[in-house]
Amino acid sequence: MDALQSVAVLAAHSGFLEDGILVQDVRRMRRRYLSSWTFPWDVMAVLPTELLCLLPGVPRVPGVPAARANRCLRLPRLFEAFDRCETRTAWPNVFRMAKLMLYLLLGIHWHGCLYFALSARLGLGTDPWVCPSFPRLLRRYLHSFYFSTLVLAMVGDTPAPQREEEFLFLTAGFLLAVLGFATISGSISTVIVNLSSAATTFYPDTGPVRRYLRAWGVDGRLAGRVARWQQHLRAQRKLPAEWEVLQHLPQGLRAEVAASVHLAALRRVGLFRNWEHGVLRQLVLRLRPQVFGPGEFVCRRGDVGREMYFIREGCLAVVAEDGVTQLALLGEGLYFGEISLINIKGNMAGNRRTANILSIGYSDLFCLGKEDLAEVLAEFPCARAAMEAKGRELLLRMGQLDTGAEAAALEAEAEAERQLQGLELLLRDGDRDEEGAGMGTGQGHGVSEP
Ligand SMILES: Nc1ncnc2c1ncn2[C@@H]1O[C@@H]2COP(=O)(O)O[C@H]2[C@H]1O
Repeated sequence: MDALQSVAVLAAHSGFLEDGILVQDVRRMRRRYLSSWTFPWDVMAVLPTELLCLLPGVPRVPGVPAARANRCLRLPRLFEAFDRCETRTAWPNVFRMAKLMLYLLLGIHWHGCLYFALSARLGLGTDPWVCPSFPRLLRRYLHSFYFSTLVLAMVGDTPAPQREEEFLFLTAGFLLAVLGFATISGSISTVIVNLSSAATTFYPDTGPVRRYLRAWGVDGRLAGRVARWQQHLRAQRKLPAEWEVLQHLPQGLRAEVAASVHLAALRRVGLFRNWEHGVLRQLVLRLRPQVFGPGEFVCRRGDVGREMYFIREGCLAVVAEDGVTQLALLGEGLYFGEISLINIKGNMAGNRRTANILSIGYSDLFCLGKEDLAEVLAEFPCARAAMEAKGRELLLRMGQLDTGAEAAALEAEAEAERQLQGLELLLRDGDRDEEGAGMGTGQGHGVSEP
């Protein structure tokens, strides 16, 4: 172990940042490390000082642990390594618990060593309290470790102390145990709180909703539906608040993460199939995941449309006014709710929903707001045209398209376009005349000026 440590000191060390760039070139890392203050510190930590015990006149075995005290100079590096592991590991709470156990064992070990040292000083086996004089070293160590475990776990089932040193040692041990016990129970409760807060970050806390429903006397069937919906989110690992979890990441990184998670699902939506990767990355951050339960209406006919939906998973039905008759089924990769948002010419419903949409089972949807949709479509006229064509066809089928109004709107649009072109021509002619007149005046200046 010591040899390994020495090699680690002489070998290259961790990379460093230069102008924000991580340098991992071994030669530069080594040069930087050798000129840093940590190098002499590390060298002191690995010096084989225990060899001093081989000198004549120096106590052998009892002196060795003290002579190795310089190894403690590596403690800051150990804590640094712990910190790095804790931020990197996928199981931070398991890591924290393991670290706690390590501290616990180390504390008992050191206390046991002190007990043994005191026993050796007072005389092994000279009274029932001190360590007996077992012939084997391992047995002596195990006895010391057991004794310290009893003291530090506050079991207190140890032989009564006989001498002043023993009273003092035991009292100090009990005081240490009280302190350690408080620290350990504090750390364990932090780990438990972290576990439950991690769960509530991802999923809504069911407690307040349940209490709210009970307080307002909401009927059992409805409360059951809410409970089943919450259960579904957890069981299927659906994260309704995922953007809140990622909100502290910089915009670009957040887009990368969101894209890597959802891009495959977005590509299954027919409309997006041929869109560029970069555009989908921008779009994915505007989408809000939503989960609807069985028998829930996503939108109702006549409501004002504020968002549209892309089906990521699940099956929905377009249902008639009776709420039962299914007019059409919508499945994975399809979208709906766009007609009331995109101003189709001749749409008699205006900005109101043209149909009831019912979730048959659990439906996992991406929801896109009206403004976000407008921005995306402004960049992609082809997508707009495809959406308008599909919407027009549906309106026509539903008898909600006023073809007269559509023709009039198209005519008005064409007329406006013609007028715009005329104006542009006039402006261009005017500019050309001005340029010609300017050149003429310039020449005149050149000739007539004395
Ligand atoms: N017959 C149908 N088949 C498929 N989708 C429909 C049908 N009728 C209406 N829709 C969709 O249901 C949506 C209801 O809200 P919108 O009117 O905004 O947009 C509508 C369409 O996207």
